[in-house]
Amino acid sequence: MLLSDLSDSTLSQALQHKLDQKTKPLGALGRLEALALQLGEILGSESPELQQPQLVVFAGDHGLAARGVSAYPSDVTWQMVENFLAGGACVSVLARQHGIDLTVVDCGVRHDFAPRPGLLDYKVAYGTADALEQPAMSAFECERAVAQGRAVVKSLPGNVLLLGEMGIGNTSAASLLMARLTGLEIADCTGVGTGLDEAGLQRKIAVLAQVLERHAGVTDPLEAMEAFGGFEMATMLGAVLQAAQENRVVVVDGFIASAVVLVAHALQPLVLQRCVFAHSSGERGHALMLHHLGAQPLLDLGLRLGEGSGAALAWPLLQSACLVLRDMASFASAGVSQSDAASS
Ligand SMILES: Cc1cc2ncn([C@H]3O[C@H](COP(=O)(O)O)[C@@H](O)[C@H]3O)c2cc1C
Ligand SMILES: O=C(O)c1cccnc1
Repeated sequence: MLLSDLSDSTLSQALQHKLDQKTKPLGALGRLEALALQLGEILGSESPELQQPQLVVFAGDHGLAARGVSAYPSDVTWQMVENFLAGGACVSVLARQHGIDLTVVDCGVRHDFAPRPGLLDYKVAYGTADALEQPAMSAFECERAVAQGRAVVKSLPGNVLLLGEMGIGNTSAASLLMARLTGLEIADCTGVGTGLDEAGLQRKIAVLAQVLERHAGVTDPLEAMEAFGGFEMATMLGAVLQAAQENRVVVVDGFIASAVVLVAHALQPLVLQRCVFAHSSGERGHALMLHHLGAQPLLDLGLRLGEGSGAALAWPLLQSACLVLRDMASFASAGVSQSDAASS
């Protein structure tokens, strides 16, 4: 389905006019004004209201993790899923702080979880294949993950989707997708992830360069997802496409979520209009990826966690942007004099 172009509409002009009439010097709220304008465009209203925000953590394991590309073992993926559900992970704490609903989706974790509230079972397989030997997933598996991501969003209420992920090895998958879809050097797309030392980083880059060579002919965005991605990333891709189609606000977290948006953008460029980039991650490659997308992140806190933690931290800014549009007085309503330039 084609997405509509949200820019240059009568609504955009009305939103800009409304912002300009608020009791403040023109443009004085800086990036918050651009955010307010974008939220109004996405939600189709001069007074946009954010409803029932949903933070979804997509989880999956990676065959490539066995090649030593992460500082942590794959078992951490399922252990952290338990931690999310028990309420002790960073994103659990932040979601609770802000009254954001948290859902964990098992897209392909190498573990069997006991069913419980807050956990959705959309497992495609017990982890992806080793991308150095074969595509990480088959076309059929990728298609299934994307369809399931769409189903996840359809099953959740609200008009805001905050993206989170958990999957040991997934900074590697994100770097591979970035290198292939942007044409940048793999060394410029690769960081330390969970905390490799310098020697570890060089080994990671060498492995990733081999993986790129193994799949040298792959250029199509979906085929790149099959070759290099993870089940949590393909499922997130479906969720992003569905949320964009429904004109939900998509709050993009760090390096991995941005790599998924890079794929979504390659498939449907107008997806970007529905995306708010929460922060610039400390992971090497992220700033470059955001630049490639022309995205302006809200925060720059040196975060390199993932889970949706940056998205949750940016959430109050979205709330403030909507409140400014809705509740701030205008020059006329408050009886405040406008600048000479504006009134002449
Ligand atoms: C305890 C712990 C909690 C995490 N929460 C998110 N990640 C993050 O680290 C992983 C990616 O880094 P790499 O590619 O180096 O494995 C992902 O699971 C990501 O969400 C975590 C990692 C760890 C160790
Ligand atoms: O930016 C991220 O999302 C990130 C960085 C390092 C490790 N995990 C996630």
